[in-house]
Amino acid sequence: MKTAVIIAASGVGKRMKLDGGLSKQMLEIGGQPVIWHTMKAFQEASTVESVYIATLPDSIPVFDEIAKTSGFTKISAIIEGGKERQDSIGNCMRLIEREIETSGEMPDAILVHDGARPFIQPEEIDDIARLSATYGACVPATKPKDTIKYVGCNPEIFGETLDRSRLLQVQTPQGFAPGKLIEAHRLAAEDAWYATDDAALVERYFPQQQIRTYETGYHNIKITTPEDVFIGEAILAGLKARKSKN
Ligand SMILES: Nc1ccn([C@@H]2O[C@H](COP(=O)(O)OP(=O)(O)OP(=O)(O)O)[C@@H](O)[C@H]2O)c(=O)n1
Ligand SMILES: C[C@](O)(CO)[C@H](O)COP(=O)(O)O
Repeated sequence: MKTAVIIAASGVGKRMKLDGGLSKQMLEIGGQPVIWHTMKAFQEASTVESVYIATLPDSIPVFDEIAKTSGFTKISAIIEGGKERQDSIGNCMRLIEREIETSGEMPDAILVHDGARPFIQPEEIDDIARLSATYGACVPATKPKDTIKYVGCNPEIFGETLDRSRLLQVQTPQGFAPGKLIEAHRLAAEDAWYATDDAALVERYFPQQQIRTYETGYHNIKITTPEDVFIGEAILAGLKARKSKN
């Protein structure tokens, strides 16, 4: 099975509140940068053939060096991202389309992942890739631990309470049949329609496509706010302990 992967790592990390323009992908957890953990997981996933990364211009040579020194041979390109996450993914998508045209070979699935989710495990990537190829779309998620409510027009006043048993918190890597994902991104760019995940594009342009859920553990967090770094250290220690037991 051959999966192409897009890693979106071109955000400015506003919510991380870092000084001096440091990228949050370069924050160290367990002695290695966030992006190193992410690259490693995809390198070790047996279904993954090629990885395309979008990042900020200053980070391109840094990521390149990390990939070379760590022997991450599946990385096909590290390119500049765009204004929004969706634009960064679109830039990588065009490279994949070009690769399909020149090779004449279609990958079995395309996975889209956040560079800022470093704790995804290779076997989870493989499961999601296989389910995406079989069913056309698969998205990882966890059950919310808190009660979730709407707010009203006045954000200081609550609206209704959602039925938690029917809610899932959505993560990445999100996997899709290549043709549908490419077309959904093309149509969204044409309409200048933006969403916060790729599944939303497929839902909009291919409403008949069912999207399979894949329940992960609570380890697949996105490093978003400063406390996530401390939580990340604990998650990493937990994952290491679990591996050494097995
Ligand atoms: N123009 C952008 C914006 C975001 N991302 C990536 O999309 C992922 C999820 O986004 P998020 O965690 O929101 O990262 P930032 O946009 O960097 O964070 P913030 O919203 O706090 O600025 C991250 O890996 C981020 O680098 C991207 O590739 N291109
Ligand atoms: C794609 C995502 O990680 C799913 O939870 C998330 O929507 C990205 O969100 P952000 O708007 O970039 O923070």
